[in-house]
Amino acid sequence: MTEHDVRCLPESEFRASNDLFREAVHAPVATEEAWRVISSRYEPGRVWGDYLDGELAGTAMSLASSLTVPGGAELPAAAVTAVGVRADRTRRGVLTALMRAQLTRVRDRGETAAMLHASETGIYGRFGYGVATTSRTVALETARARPREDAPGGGRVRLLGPEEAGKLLPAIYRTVDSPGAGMISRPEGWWTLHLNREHTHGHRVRVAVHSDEHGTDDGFAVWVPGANDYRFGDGRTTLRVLDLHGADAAATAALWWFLLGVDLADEVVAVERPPDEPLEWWLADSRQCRIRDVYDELWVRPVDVAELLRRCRYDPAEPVVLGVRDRMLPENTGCYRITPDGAERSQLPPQLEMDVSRLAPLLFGEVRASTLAEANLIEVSDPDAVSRADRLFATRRRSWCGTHF
Ligand SMILES: CC(=O)SCCNC(=O)CCNC(=O)[C@H](O)C(C)(C)COP(=O)(O)OP(=O)(O)OC[C@H]1O[C@@H](n2cnc3c(N)ncnc32)[C@H](O)[C@@H]1OP(=O)(O)O
Repeated sequence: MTEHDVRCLPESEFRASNDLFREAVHAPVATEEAWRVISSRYEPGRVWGDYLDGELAGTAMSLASSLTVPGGAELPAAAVTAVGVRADRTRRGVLTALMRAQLTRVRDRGETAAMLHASETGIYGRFGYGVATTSRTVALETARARPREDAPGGGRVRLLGPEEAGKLLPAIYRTVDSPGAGMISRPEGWWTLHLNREHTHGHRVRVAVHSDEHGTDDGFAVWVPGANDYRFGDGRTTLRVLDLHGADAAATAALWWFLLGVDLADEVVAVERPPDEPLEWWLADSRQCRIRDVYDELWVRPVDVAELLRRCRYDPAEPVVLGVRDRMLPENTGCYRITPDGAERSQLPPQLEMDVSRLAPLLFGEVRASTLAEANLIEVSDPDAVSRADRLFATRRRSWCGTHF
């Protein structure tokens, strides 16, 4: 039997943890210069390692963040990242041991949920994570994509240097109006890495800020230009948009029109866009918004189920009693009565029963209870409860995260 020795790593081991992770994802080991930037994300007490025979075999870490849930409450949440196991130590339970230690610590710290972006969809369901948000990649040809005459826009767009961007963007992000379900707070170390990619990815980001007619900054776009040598390549230049946020439709649309108007760019491709962003509806020819990909974005693991259910808001419908099973954090196992006014633990028998990994997809509106029932992913004792749950968990807007970590 494999002997696991899971430890919370001291700062002196952070670099080794990062090296191991980068090797596991086939990325080059960070240079000294890159490590100075990357290390800003590493927080004491949040980096884990599992040792087999005295050697570091796997690692996982998290950033202190928060998650907006349906109804608008922002709950403390751990943003799990940099998970990797040495290729010669996989399938021996290293990840399982790390996940158990990490989730237990997340719960003890009082964080309501853990969340991550998964490298593969087959990994994290067994640990209670489920897909909470979906994203899409869109591509627009600058020569053909034009706004409708009455499309939103206006205001002013200006370019920022990296230093100014580092000062302004975090504040603008925080003031983006009514953050929707699935959005997260961005730790300082996240911003450092995001805006200093020349040290880690070899290209410097470009940043534009939008301000409204009163001069208030209310949106920004971050992109990297990908130029193709016109003598050898196909001569096309693509602007790769990593991050675009606006307080309202006018700010978001104005940033799009700015990007489409940048000289010598043939295409604008943006990743991790909201699934219901009305971009195609803003264009004169909707087909010019090409959807390249649609993918699972944020995976959420309820850590304190009672608190998570209590802080969400629900649509009008008759109550439903949900039974939740949680093998890794058994204190979550039990029944919860959900009503439009809130949710609480209940001694009533469950009308619908599910593994904890189904809870986030349901709560964030990623899937309907009736779809889960048809897929045999929830057990139904009261068939009427399925349509009641469909109504209770209906979300008006699609959930979206928009922050890769
Ligand atoms: C949030 C992020 O950072 S995402 C990045 C994740 N990292 C990577 O993808 C890097 C490359 N992969 C790895 O480092 C490892 O293979 C990991 C982390 C995915 C898995 O680590 P392991 O130590 O092998 O996992 P462990 O042995 O605990 O496996 C637990 C279970 O998950 C299963 N499993 C592990 N990896 C995968 C996978 N990629 N796909 C499907 N199932 C998997 C195992 O078969 C095992 O199943 P069982 O309980 O039925 O026997």
